[in-house]
Amino acid sequence: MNQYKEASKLLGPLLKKNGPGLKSLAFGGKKKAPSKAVYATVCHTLRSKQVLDGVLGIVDKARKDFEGLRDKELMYILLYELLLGPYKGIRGGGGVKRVIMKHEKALQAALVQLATEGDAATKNVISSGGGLTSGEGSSLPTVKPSHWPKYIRVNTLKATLSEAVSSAKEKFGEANVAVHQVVDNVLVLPSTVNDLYEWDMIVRGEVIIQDLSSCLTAVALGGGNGTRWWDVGPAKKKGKKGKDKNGVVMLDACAAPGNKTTHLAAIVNDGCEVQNQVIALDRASERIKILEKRVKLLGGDSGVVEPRHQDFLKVDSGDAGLKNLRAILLDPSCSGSGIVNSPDRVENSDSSERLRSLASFQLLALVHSMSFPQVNYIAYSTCSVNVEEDEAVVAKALKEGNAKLEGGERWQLVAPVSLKGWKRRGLEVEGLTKEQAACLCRSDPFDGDVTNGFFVSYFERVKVAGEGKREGTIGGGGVGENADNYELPEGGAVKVFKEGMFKVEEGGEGGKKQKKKKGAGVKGVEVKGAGSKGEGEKKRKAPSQHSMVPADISDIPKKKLKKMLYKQRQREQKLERMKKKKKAEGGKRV
Ligand SMILES: C[S@@+](CC[C@H](N)C(=O)[O-])C[C@H]1O[C@@H](n2cnc3c(N)ncnc32)[C@H](O)[C@@H]1O
Repeated sequence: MNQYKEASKLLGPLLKKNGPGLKSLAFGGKKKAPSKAVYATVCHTLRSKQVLDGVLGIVDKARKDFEGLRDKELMYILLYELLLGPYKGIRGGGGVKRVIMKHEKALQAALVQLATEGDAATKNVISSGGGLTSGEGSSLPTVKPSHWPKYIRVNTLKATLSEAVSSAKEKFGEANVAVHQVVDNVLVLPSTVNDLYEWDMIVRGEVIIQDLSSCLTAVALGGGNGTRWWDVGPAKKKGKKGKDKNGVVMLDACAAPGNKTTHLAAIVNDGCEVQNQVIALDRASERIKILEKRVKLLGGDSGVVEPRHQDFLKVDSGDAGLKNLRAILLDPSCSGSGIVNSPDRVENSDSSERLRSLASFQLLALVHSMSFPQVNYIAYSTCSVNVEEDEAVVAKALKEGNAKLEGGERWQLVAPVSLKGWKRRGLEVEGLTKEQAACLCRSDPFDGDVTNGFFVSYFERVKVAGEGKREGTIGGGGVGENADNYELPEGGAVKVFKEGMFKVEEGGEGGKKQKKKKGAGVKGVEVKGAGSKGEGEKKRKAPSQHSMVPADISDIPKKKLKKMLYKQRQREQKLERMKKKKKAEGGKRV
């Protein structure tokens, strides 16, 4: 059987509603599995089907001719090959090819029309030749998942990184233990390590097997602007000036089974004197039960995590019980098209109706997150590689969410400081600038990453400055929508969110250039010995020596703090003027 025929046979049942999945169809039976090329052709044709239907919608004559064809599946395969495939042509001959080629010019013109007038998703499918992400060459992971390293997240609610490293070295051998260089508190073990579930640290919930990609969301939210803004300092004595003795509250809006909830809880309680709380919502009762169990094991049961069986969309943004809410982690239901071992991945990623309904829920939930007036930080993520669920949702949410905000404030995308070493960034789609796309993080197993496909975005609420003023910051140097500006400023800088809500951005380590990584067989991974730099618990960063504002501002009266901020701005402007003058003088001398 020729390749096209074989591909069309596979495609047939997949186009039927409630038909089997591609993986089970291709690899589940006793018959020989299809070649990689046939599998890839079917995947790309499936992904392109909406575009191909769009083309047929424009070329009436072709559509009418094609209606008479018996082998519709072959028609789609050949249409894909002609318009989007790697050769942009149909190899071989046959009746179906002859009918298609009669309309070649009109079909190509229709594709050009869609590529210029279509929506972002259509354009992306066309520009990537039926792929989902830039640079994607195949629908199969570049590296077999069974060869991926094993990722172990250290649960810092119960153990430290150095404890985990020592224990892992003892159990799996010194040479087998690496610490991830970009994502904090993640150990990397070779794929060949097997008896993980017998490791006592796993049994006790001190470390967790968690895919690297799934660790990105909590890291983005907890360390997005590099300031430990959630570390509010020592508890206030009861009654003192009405200050709350509790820490801040975060909401994991779609939380079950709770991997990101417990991760976030661990990050935002690391080295804090007061307890920060994560409220974990999920509307599925069975899944919330699993989350409760997980929270119990991972040490988040002493009030650090509060599970709630609730629909996030029904949570009132004005709820008085949420007055300490500052951040939302939103990881809603998605197609899961990035999860390589999900049998539903490919065929579901193509079901345009399902994608549309998922994307509209995701948008609704993200815009709802943006409507909480007391929330300043949001992380939105999916384990999907589809633009419709990722960049397109972000672009629309920025538009809709900001349109609902009162003047003087807006949501903006920020490149998370905590992920500044993460190389793969977002895609530039309609509604997002190149700089905004570079604030987004992606992972792509179809293009070499050895983790599941994932997408994460991080937003901050900022004040819109008046004419002639810098936006969002006092003292300058925020990490805003600037791809090349992942680093914090050298001096201190203070960002104002709302009246009376301040955060101090500190320079120090955050302002330094990233160190070059030494490879250890895995991208971005370096083997480190126990007790080496970076393994200890994180300490609160000392305020920058240039900063006139102390790190702990909780005791400073509002008026005084405003004065300090003003003085600091003056001082920094003066320093900047002096720097410019010096540079200009230096230039003249040369
Ligand atoms: C992708 S899963 C979340 C995975 C989780 N963040 C983790 O890392 O373990 C999405 C979850 O959203 C929940 N969900 C969907 N719609 C919801 C809604 N309107 N309110 C609350 N939870 C919702 C689903 O029940 C599902 O458990």
